[in-house]
Amino acid sequence: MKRKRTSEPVVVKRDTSLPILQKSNEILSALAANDVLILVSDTGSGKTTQLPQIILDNAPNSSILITQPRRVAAITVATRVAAERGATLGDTVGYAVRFENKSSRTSTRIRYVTDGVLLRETLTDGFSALKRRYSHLIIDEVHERSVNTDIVLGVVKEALEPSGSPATKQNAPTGLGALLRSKLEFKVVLMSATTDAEKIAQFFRNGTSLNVKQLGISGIMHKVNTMFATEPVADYVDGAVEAALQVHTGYSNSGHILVFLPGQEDIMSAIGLLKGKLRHRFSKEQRRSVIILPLFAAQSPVEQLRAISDLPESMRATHRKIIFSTNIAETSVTIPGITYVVDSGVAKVRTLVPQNGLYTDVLRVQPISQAQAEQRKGRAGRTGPGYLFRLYTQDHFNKLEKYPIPEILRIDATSTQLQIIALKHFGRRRPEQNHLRFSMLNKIPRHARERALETLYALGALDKNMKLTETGELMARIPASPMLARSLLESLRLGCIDSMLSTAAVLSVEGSIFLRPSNKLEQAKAAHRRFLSPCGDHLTLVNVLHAYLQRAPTRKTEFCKDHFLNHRTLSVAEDVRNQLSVVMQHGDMVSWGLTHPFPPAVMEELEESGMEDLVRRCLVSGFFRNIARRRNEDGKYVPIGNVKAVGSFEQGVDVHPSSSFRAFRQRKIPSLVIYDELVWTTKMYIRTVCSIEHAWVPLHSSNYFKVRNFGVDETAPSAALNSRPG
Ligand SMILES: Nc1ncnc2c1ncn2[C@@H]1O[C@H](COP(=O)(O)OP(=O)(O)OP(=O)(O)O)[C@@H](O)[C@H]1O
Repeated sequence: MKRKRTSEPVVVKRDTSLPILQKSNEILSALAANDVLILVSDTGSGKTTQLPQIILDNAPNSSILITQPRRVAAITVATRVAAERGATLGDTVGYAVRFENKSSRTSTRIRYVTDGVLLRETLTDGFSALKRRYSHLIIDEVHERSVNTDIVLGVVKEALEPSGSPATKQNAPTGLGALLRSKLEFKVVLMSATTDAEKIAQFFRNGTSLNVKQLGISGIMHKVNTMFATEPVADYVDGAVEAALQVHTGYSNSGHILVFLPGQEDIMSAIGLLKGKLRHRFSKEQRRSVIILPLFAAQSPVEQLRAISDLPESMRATHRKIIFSTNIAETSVTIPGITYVVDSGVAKVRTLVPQNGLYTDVLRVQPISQAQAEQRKGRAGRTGPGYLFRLYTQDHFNKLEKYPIPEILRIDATSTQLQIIALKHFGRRRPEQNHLRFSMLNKIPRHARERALETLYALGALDKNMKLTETGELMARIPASPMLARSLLESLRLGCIDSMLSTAAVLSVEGSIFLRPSNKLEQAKAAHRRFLSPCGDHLTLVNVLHAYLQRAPTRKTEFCKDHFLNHRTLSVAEDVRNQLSVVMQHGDMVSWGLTHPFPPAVMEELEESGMEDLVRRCLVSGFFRNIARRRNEDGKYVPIGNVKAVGSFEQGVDVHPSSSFRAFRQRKIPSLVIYDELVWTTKMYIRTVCSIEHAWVPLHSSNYFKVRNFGVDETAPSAALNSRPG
């Protein structure tokens, strides 16, 4: 990479031998003759970086939008493509990820975005606006089947249909007509190295007159030698560290090592373990040449880029990076100089599971699919030959699922269902159509769909005909879960938007705000005590964020250090807060608050309430499903807001050990609480918990405790609520 002058863009040479560039003409012809192109070619062959450039070089007026499954990929790939074109990032080549937009409406021709950004822009501007703005939409890594991608595929399919009901064979344009339409219209490309192209092609062909073409391009730039474990590895963290160490000692010093592990905790323990082993075996001098770096989603962008970027030229021959990463480095990204990949064969996956009568959203470590294993392999051999060490046997690999289970089949569907209904509502393309009907590669499973509709109705987002209400329209525009969105709206009528924005921000960040180092545990606990709120965790976290926000930017790091707080998580919370604040200031939101007042008697009561009470009332309005009542006999909590659980949830749950309630010397044990999530560790806990008052529940969750018409026993939740502990 050559830098001309500091003010000028970085320029790198485009590798003209990449297989995708070799097949430019074939790709351009396929694009010209079709509406949808499904492009499958090997990892590292140039799909992500070259295809948009091929299109732009061929037709300079093109405007291309490309989705990436993760922000780190969108940023690094846009940076690379800008450098290949000698452009300033944000000018002809740009990107947009949550909280950051480095692209220009007028000059950007190649714009990389996360699939979440595309979905939000579709929701706010409508797909027809996107169609006017772009000539090409490219959905990359389509095999990942994130919910966002699946919704986008559904939107694209509906939007590409010319008008009215889906075309049949009889009314479909044929011959020249079809070709002309294809030539004039917006093009869609779906890409991956490892996808079920036939299934996607069928999806687009079914009930439409779209011209869909599958194109496979083979060509591997560099060979990757693959080695399997001869027998199963007992502990994947130990196994991964041992493999990294063996590569470091047994293979030449050139080439970095990338190790895939499922989650942040595993990564941090692997790093501790490896450092200990290196200390044991190597001198201080030798250890200096090894740079060990973590890479996971909850890091700041700067930390992530540190792991991904190349070492300075002066260090390349002498230093080796060992990167421990979750699957965020599994697709799209090129980490320069990676020669060795160690694959643990597992990933953390969010799944909604029925447990003891409750649907619980849990993060579980699960075997990856063959497609993911191939993607991990593809991270080596990008800039030279590579080696892959699989910590599982060949037989195990053969038995893995071919593709990952689509996210839509695994997770709670409340957000997805609201987005789909809102897309149909805002689109209003076909008013005669059933607004719940939406083409998707896989349907939302029935149990998840019913649960989602029931919750959305109870939140006031849908009316009895399952049509979007005014409240639902606004909720869909707030970039947060429907539960948080509803709580934010409630704060507009209760006059506590500032504190609720902070609550929403602390609930939205991944990873803990409190640091509890084992060697300074008592000191850390004492420092955290000053933020405690007697109302519980939500308000304790808000106290921390408010104290952080009051510090001058130059004092924030020191403040976090002194109080054992996670600076990274707090700075992300500040970003989230700012972004939500902009959305909530919109005139429609403010006027919703003004036009939905409480009756005068309630207003009088509210005037007496402090800020902490108001925030907890807002939480009731969004998170009523997460209400739990203390059982007198054993002090455990029974989740009563989850109607399916009533009567069947026998064991009760405890408040998570990290809760601020545990920090009070004289333990205050509230009889009714609201929690953010149910988690399974050694047993089931409710985490992030605050106390609430019985009287608030019917007032702020009126629909829910009177839910009708969903096959739900309407008396159950109210009965459970009213049977207070004696
Ligand atoms: N940041 C970078 N530094 C060095 N080389 C790079 C960089 N980004 C891309 N390349 C080169 O360009 C090649 C093509 O990368 P690209 O991401 O376009 O491939 P791809 O087909 O999309 O791969 P995948 O399917 O794995 O996402 C890489 O194999 C590598 O040789």
